[in-house]
Order: sequence, then C-alpha cells, then structure tokens
Amino acid sequence: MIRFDHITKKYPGTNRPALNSIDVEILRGEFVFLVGASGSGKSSCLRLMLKEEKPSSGSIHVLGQDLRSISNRKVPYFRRNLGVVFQDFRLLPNKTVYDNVAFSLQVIGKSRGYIQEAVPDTLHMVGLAEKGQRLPHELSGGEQQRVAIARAIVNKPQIVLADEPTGNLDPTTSAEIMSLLARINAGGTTVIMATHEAGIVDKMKRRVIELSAGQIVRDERQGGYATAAIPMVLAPGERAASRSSRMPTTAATTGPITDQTPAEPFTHPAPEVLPQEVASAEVEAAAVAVSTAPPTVPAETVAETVAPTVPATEPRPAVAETVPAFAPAPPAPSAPSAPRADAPAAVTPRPDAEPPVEPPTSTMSRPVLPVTQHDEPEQLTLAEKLGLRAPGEKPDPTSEQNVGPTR
Ligand SMILES: Nc1ncnc2c1ncn2[C@@H]1O[C@H](COP(=O)(O)OP(=O)(O)OP(=O)(O)O)[C@@H](O)[C@H]1O
Repeated sequence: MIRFDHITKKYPGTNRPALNSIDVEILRGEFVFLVGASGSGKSSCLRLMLKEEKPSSGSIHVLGQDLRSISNRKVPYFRRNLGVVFQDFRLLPNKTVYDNVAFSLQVIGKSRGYIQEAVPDTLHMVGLAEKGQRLPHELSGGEQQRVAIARAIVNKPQIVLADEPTGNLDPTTSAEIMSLLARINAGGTTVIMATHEAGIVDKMKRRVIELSAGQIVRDERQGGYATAAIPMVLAPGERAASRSSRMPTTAATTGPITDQTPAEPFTHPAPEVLPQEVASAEVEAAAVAVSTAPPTVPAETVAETVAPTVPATEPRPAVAETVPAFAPAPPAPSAPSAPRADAPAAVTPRPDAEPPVEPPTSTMSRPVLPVTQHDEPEQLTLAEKLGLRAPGEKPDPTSEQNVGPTR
C-alpha cells in the first residue's frame, strides 16, 4: 500500500539528511505509529507520502502509484485517497461543523444528496451528530479534532495520515480520539500516526516504526513507545518504575515487517481487566464503523483520477490478503431505508455505545514542532494539501484559516 525504497530526503540548506536511505513497507489495513525524537524524520515521512515533499533519492509507491509519475496538477486527485489529520485541527473558522465536513465533498463535486447523507453519517460516527450547527470555536479541542477527523474520512479515504493528532489534547480526550482512529482502522482504513505520546503507543500495541536521525532503528509488530533511542522526560511525580514498565519486552527488528496480523482493537481498560466479550463487541462495532470503498469521483474528473486504477496496481497484494477486507461496510440495523444510488455506505457505530476509554497513563514533555518551509513541489494552500483543490484554483475566501490552540 505504501512503500519507501531507499528514500533519502535532504532539505535545501541542510547538511544532514532528514531521512537517510529508508526502506519500509506499510500494508493495507495496518495501524502504524511513527515514533522518534523531535527531528528524527516522522513528519517528513508523512509529507513524502502525501507528495507534499519530494525525496532527494529513492522511490515511493502509494496505492500502487509511483509518486514520481504523478504530475503536480494531478496531486490533488491523488490526495483524495488520503485523509489528513493535523495536531492543530485546521478547521475553517467561519463554517459550521457540518459545513466544514461538507466542504471536503463540495469541492470535489459530490452531489447534494450524497453530501446530505454522508455528512450526518460521518458526524454521527465521530460522536458529533448533535453539534453540526456549532462553529469550531464553540467546541472543545477534542470535539474540534473529531470534526477534523470527520473531514478527513468523509470521502472514505483508503489511508489516514495523522501527525500528532492528540498533541494538543488532554489524556482523556486523547484516548477518545485514539478510540475513534482505532475504529476507523478496524473498518479497513490504513492509519499512520506520528506521535510522541508514549502512553497511547504502549496501550494500542500496534506496529511501531521508530526513527532516529532519519533512519529506522526499530520496526515492531506490536511495539511500545520507549527504547533507549527515544529520550524520555519523566513528569513530576512519575515513578521510575512506570518508565521501565514501558520498555519493550520483544526484540527490536530493523527491517520492514512483511506480513500482517489483523488489527487489534483499542481496548480500554487494559486487556487483563476487560472481559473478552466486551473486547469482541468493540471489534464488531468497529468493523462496521467505516466504509472504505474507494471514493467516487465526479464524471468530469474521472479521467484524471488515480483512485479507480489503484487497487489493481497494488504492488504486493499477496500479503495484504490477511488484513480486513475492503468491502463496503454493511448498513447498520438502524440505518434509514433505501439510500440513494450515489449515497455513501452507511457509517454506523453508535458513539453512545462505545465502552469507556481509559486515558493513557504516562506523560511526556512534548517538543515544540519545527516550523517547516516546504521546498517541493511548491507552496501549497491548506485546501491544496488536503487534496480539495488543484494548485492555482481560485480559493474560497472563507477558507484557509486555522482554529484551535495553535492558531
Ligand atoms: N522544510 C524544511 N527545511 C529544512 N529542514 C527541514 C524542513 N523540514 C524538516 N526539516 C528538518 O528535517 C529533520 C526532520 O524533521 P521532521 O519534521 O521530519 O522531524 P519530526 O520527527 O517530525 O520532528 P517533530 O517530532 O519535532 O515533529 C529535522 O532536522 C528538521 O529540522
């Protein structure tokens, strides 16, 4: 699904490469944490996957496409297969919650009927069914991030890239966001998340790829956060024992994982206190959470869209057969009858049926994110980065502003 072959990324004016000959493959349906110290190259990886940056050498395949073969003009169409979630939410401040999510569909030409079904379904899934008419500043940080996630998934992308999505949230809210991302993943969507949150990584027990100075130093199937390579700062009052308990017990591997274990649910409380039946129920609920059918595209853009050809050109499909199927999710028992022909598959889970989520227990000091200047392919607006508008298209005057704690 995503493959880096000998990827080196050296930004102009720097001596040391941000990424140094990276080889890694991420399979369909995986949930992958990118961890590593500040400056180790996590965000660079995500930006390369999004074709927001170009590698200095090496090749990247995403959804069967060699990114070198995608022209700048076609990048927005490519990005429609990827949902992106940022630390600082990046909502449109003058639009309601509903309109923020609908905007993603409007700019790619979805019909009004489709939007009228897809947006409420998605807001329901993220637990914001009742808050569609609120403005972003009338929401909590966690709710704003839910809107951002709704916006990222409303078009049913095959991949969600999340760069520190819990970085501005408290532990309880972070756990809720992780539960949501786990449900999205359980529906078949590949999730790749860069994070510094040790507690989250340790609880999720998913694949962990650790970067250090631009190189992969660990690739564990069900990893934890900490190794000697990641400096950790204990919070005041945190006992040293809790740190040692986070150290991985399995041997680290330095090569890419080449097969796939079906995703585990994000189960809280920890497995030892959570009855298996409850965990299974959550998996079942999660399995119908998200339809991952490839997005449909307006007729006028079909010729330029990479989506329809992507699955057929997936480079290494054999291993991916062991992960959850990508068939559209079955409609929920309570789903309204007879959806429109072009309506999205039902997005079903009942947020109120979610089991309580235990927040991560550990805390870490969070480094300040570097302000980056992107050299390639060009300076893009937010809508262009999100694949909502082709470069150079006339912007919506009400868009392109951020809200949230880092505004
Ligand atoms: N646009 C840029 N121009 C020059 N150097 C850059 C640029 N973007 C990133 N870098 C450098 O590349 C290296 C990797 O940065 P990157 O943002 O990928 O790290 P990171 O692991 O995501 O860090 P953090 O956890 O702080 O977000 C750092 O040394 C950074 O300074």
